[in-house]
Amino acid sequence: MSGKSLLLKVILLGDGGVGKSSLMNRYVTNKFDSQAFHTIGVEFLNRDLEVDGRFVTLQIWDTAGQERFKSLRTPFYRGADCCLLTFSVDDRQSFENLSNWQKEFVYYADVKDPEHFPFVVLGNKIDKLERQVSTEEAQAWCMENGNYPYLETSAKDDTNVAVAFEEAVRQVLAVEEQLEHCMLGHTIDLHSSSKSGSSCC
Ligand SMILES: Nc1nc2c(ncn2[C@@H]2O[C@H](COP(=O)(O)OP(=O)(O)OP(=O)(O)O)[C@@H](O)[C@H]2O)c(=O)[nH]1
Ligand SMILES: [Mg+2]
Repeated sequence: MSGKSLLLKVILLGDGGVGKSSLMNRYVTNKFDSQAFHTIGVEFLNRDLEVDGRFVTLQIWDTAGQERFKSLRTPFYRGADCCLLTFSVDDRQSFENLSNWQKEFVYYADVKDPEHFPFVVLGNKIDKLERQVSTEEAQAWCMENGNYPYLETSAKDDTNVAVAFEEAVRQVLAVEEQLEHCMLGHTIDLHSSSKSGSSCC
């Protein structure tokens, strides 16, 4: 793969059992284990990909969702470029816990500008028939809490898994682009004679 690769750290957060490890393993090894064990601390796997012409090495950090492992996972939040807030569509409590996960991440990752931090929300296990959270309800939560992208996935039948990780990269690149744009401090409107000197953010 030619061209310098950008290393991005993406972290998966969410209740125990929603499918974080399964999503990571499906994406990196294309395997699914119906008897997956609970994660105890954190694990990470790398995968190279190309998104919109940019070469990226994605370092995916998978965390233990169970409350008893909180002290083991929180030290690893710092330095994440994107956070995948994950719930399971057949587990209403995991959906209702999304804002706790977001707060936990912002606190322990010491996010300076939470308004502009790239979060992506994943509703996993959409292969299961008994849903407890509708697509509309999840989309509404994402809209109200930061206009976050929302994707519905299944690690079991490999629905939208690659798309979800690609979206995480796109969100980081979009924030980076916006920052670069703002660093310029000036927006030059090529279509009008006057030059607007205001910064854009
Ligand atoms: N039907 C279905 N089952 C899934 C899916 N993703 C994960 N599972 C199952 O759900 C259970 C929990 O999956 P994990 O990937 O271990 O969940 P986790 O979020 O990593 O859980 P913790 O490590 O405890 O935080 C396992 O039995 C998986 O096989 C999915 O998309 N569909
Ligand atoms: Mg796990």
